[in-house]
Order: sequence, then structure tokens, then C-alpha cells
Amino acid sequence: MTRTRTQQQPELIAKAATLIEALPWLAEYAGQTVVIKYGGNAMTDDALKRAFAEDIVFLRRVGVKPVVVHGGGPQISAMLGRLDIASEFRGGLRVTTPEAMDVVRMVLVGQVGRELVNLINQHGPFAVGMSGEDGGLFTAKRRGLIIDDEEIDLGLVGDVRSVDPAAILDLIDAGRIPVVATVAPDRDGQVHNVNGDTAAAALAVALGAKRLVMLTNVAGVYANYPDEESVITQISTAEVRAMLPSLDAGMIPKMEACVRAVEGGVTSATVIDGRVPHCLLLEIFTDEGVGTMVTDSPALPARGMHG
Ligand SMILES: Nc1ncnc2c1ncn2[C@@H]1O[C@H](COP(=O)(O)OP(=O)(O)O)[C@@H](O)[C@H]1O
Ligand SMILES: CC(=O)N[C@@H](CCC(=O)OP(=O)(O)O)C(=O)O
Repeated sequence: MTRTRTQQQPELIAKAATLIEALPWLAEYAGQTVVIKYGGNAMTDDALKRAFAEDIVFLRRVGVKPVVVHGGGPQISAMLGRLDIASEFRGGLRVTTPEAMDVVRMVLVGQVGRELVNLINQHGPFAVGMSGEDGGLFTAKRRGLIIDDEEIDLGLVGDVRSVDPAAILDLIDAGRIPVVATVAPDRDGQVHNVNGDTAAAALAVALGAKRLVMLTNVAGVYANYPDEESVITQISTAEVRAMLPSLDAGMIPKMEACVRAVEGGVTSATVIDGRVPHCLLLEIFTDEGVGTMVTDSPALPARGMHG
């Protein structure tokens, strides 16, 4: 590490102000578990991925207990395309044939998860990758979908039936950062494809996490998608439920997951713009926060009190 001594005083004072702004948030989050869902759509370039890894290690270094749950939808789609295997989404979920399931598992566990573990561990031996299969973390149950009174068969798509957080807690106690891929066996051992948002919410509830933060490729939830001006800053679970029929694509499982997390006792679930470098630190350690916060706590003045 090297230090320069050439900076002008106003710049230095601004830096000190930023650090001091973080002080109450550092106190608020020290020792708390925070589940971070890293969406495949937010993993667009290497610099952003490196910044994400830095933020996760920063959290760990200041005494927060970060647990990473990752997606990888676009990466799975790319691999399915390369292998000439057709796939489609219904209600934001991938219809998953047994052939596609092999690819989902290979890409999430063997590619996306490995890359994140590698990036985090460039800062020290923190990250340990696992999937819902490891240590009995998740048990899945088949997930159906009803659209216009019609039952849609999604194939090997799972919801989370149960969570056994023991393996995660062991890792946290050892000072590690769990990095979780969301494939999981049902009670017969058949592996299912669990949406990352769904799994992150179930895990946040099981761990009694203080917060769930989801990084994606939009600035938050838009009241009138795709009007960027209409990003919602804060919304209650009842308001989200009323809004669900107007949402589409990946925002449906994401908002369902936020409701599930908050109704399960997580103080807030926030969707933030993963295209902004260090968005995680901005959300957690600055007064303004970024993105859309789902919470049933009273209205927060200027989002000044996060959760
Ligand atoms: N009301 C809405 N506000 C914001 N995004 C929306 C809305 N409705 C649908 N979307 C879509 O949801 C997507 C995010 O979900 P998803 O593609 O699953 O991301 P991720 O890979 O990060 O989980 C956005 O890119 C956008 O296309
Ligand atoms: C059932 C289902 O849709 N599973 C997702 C799992 C990955 C995921 O959730 O990825 P993102 O977070 O990047 O969207 C899929 O196959 O794409």
C-alpha cells in the first residue's frame, strides 16, 4: 500500500465527510447479517464485478456478515444458446426441461459462482461457494404458475420448501463469506432450478437477516416502466401486492421475493441499480440510499434511515 500527500485540502475534507457520514451506518450494521442478491443482469462488465467484490469485502472488514446469493439468468441463456437448447420464460421464470436443468446447474455452480468466489478471494480467503445442494441448505418443491386461470407447467422449477442455514452459519462463524448458487434438490433428490430472488428471500428470512439488497439492471421499481422518472423510492408490502399484476419479466419474482422477505421479518428489501459502481456501499453506508426499498416500517424521511 502506498500513500500520496499531494491532495488539496477541500478534497480531503470531502473525503472525511463521506467517511463520517458512514459512521452511524457502520454502528447500525456491525454484527448484522445482510443478504445480497447479485443478479446476472448486473454482472455486465469486469470492472463492475470487481467493484462488487470490493464492496462485499468492505462489508466483511467493517464487521457486517454478508451472504451473497447470485443469479445468472443471462449467462444460462447464453450457454443454452451455444448448445442449441431452446428455453423460454413464463411469469419471469425459466421453463426448465431436464436437459436445460443440467445447463442451469453447470452455469450457476460451475461458472458464475466460481467467478464471484475468485473475485472476492483476490482480497483474502473469504468466499466459499456452495449451492442449495450443499449441507442440505435448501429443499425445493415444484413450482407451478397460473396465468389467466390456466396452469402452466414450468418443468423443473422449484420454490424453496425449507432452509437449513447450519452450513451458512458455520461459514459465517469462521469469518467466511458464503456465495450461494440457487439450485436445490426436492425431497426425492431431484435437482430444481430456483429463481435467485426467491432463494435469497427465503435465506434472508431463515438467517434473520437485517436486510436483503438485490442488485439488478434497472434503477429500482418503476411505477410506469420504462419511464426512468417513475422510480419508486419506498413502498409497502401491501402496495407491492397491488402492483404485482402490472409488473412483468424478472421484476415479478423480484417483488414477490421482497414481500416474502419483509413479511418474514427482514426489516427491508431493496432493489438497487447494479450498473452503478459501488452501489452496495452507497445504499448501505450513505444517508440517501439508492433504488427502491420495500418495507412496512413508517415512511422514512428522504430515505435517510435505512431499515
Ligand atoms: N416496473 C418495473 N420496474 C423495473 N423493471 C421492470 C419492471 N417491470 C419489469 N421490469 C424488468 O425486470 C428486469 C429485472 O429483472 P431480471 O431480469 O430478473 O434481473 P436480474 O437478473 O437482476 O434478477 C428489468 O431489467 C426490467 O426489464
Ligand atoms: C426459475 C428461474 O427462472 N431460474 C433462474 C435462475 C437464475 C436467476 O435467478 O438469475 P437472475 O437473478 O440473473 O435472474 C434462471 O434459470 O434464469
